[in-house]
Amino acid sequence: MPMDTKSQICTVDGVQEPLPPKRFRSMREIMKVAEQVVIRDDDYYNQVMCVECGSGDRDEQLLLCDKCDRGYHMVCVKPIVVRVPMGHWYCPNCADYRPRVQSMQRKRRTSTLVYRKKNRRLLPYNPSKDIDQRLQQMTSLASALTSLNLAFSNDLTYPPGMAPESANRADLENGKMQVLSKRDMETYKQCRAMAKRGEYPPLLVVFDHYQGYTVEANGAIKDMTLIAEYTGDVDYIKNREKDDSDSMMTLLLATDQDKSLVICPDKRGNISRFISGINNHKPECRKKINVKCLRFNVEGACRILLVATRDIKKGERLYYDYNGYEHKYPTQFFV
Ligand SMILES: C[S@@+](CC[C@H](N)C(=O)[O-])C[C@H]1O[C@@H](n2cnc3c(N)ncnc32)[C@H](O)[C@@H]1O
Repeated sequence: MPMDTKSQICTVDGVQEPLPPKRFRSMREIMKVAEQVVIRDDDYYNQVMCVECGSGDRDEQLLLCDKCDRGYHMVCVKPIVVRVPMGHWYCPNCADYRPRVQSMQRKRRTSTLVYRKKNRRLLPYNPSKDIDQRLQQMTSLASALTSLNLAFSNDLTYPPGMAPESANRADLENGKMQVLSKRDMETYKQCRAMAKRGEYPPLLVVFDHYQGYTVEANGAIKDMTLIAEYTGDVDYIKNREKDDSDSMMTLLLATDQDKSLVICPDKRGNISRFISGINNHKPECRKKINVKCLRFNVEGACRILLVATRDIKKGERLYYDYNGYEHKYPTQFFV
């Protein structure tokens, strides 16, 4: 939930106008309505059993209902399902449920099998091979950070006077936080090792008249690529109630609100804080999304990873939904 203080421009009936000043909700207000987004972890799909026969075997034939997410072997449903359905599939109990509009794109989706969901894994980013290109990427980030008086940090930081590192405990989350699987942990560590060697994702920070700094792919990025980690100083949400920084990101929504945490990249951070958000008030803007911002339990601590949700071409701008958790970020004037 990044928040902005900078002035922006919007286009109303073809005329460019400065945006009205934004009004921010207090952290307490946000916490009251915060939706607990629970992401199913690998374990969930490992445990799915066929409702009919009770077995979790043959997961390549175990269909997942697109409404209730329960499993059914293709041969256990009556009438049997002979082919993996194109598009949505609803189990006999949910058969009455039909979304009103199904776009052609949706119809092509065939990801209802348990094994497909289990086999999704993060890919490490692919740094640019060309040294000049890498230099250009680093320079673009350095100048954006410098212009905002920010230091570079590719990790979560715990300065004195803010939340201590011991406060970042994923088990405090109100609800379940997805545990980073062992395989994804390898990818995560590989990306961190690359960054330590100075090999960063193929991204360029560019300045846009409407959006300020924003991020573009400087090379092809594959679907499911771990693009970056959202970094910055970690603080208690309660300390930031009056902070209207545009880049704060919820890290932990604890049962005890006083223990909830945010990442504040207002003194240090990395490229993640420059990635643009979509306008949530325009459904067609969802098509722009090519990155997901996911919270994970990584060795007991919460971390936020930005992951490509589809193949991204060189030159494409990166977008994710700032309202992934709270649904209240004011994006109505976003372009
Ligand atoms: C997390 S910051 C992103 C970096 C920011 N553009 C900068 O220059 O520092 C979020 C702010 O970027 C701007 N922004 C992000 N996405 C936008 C969009 N789609 N349209 C307009 N402004 C956008 C808004 O000012 C927003 O408050």
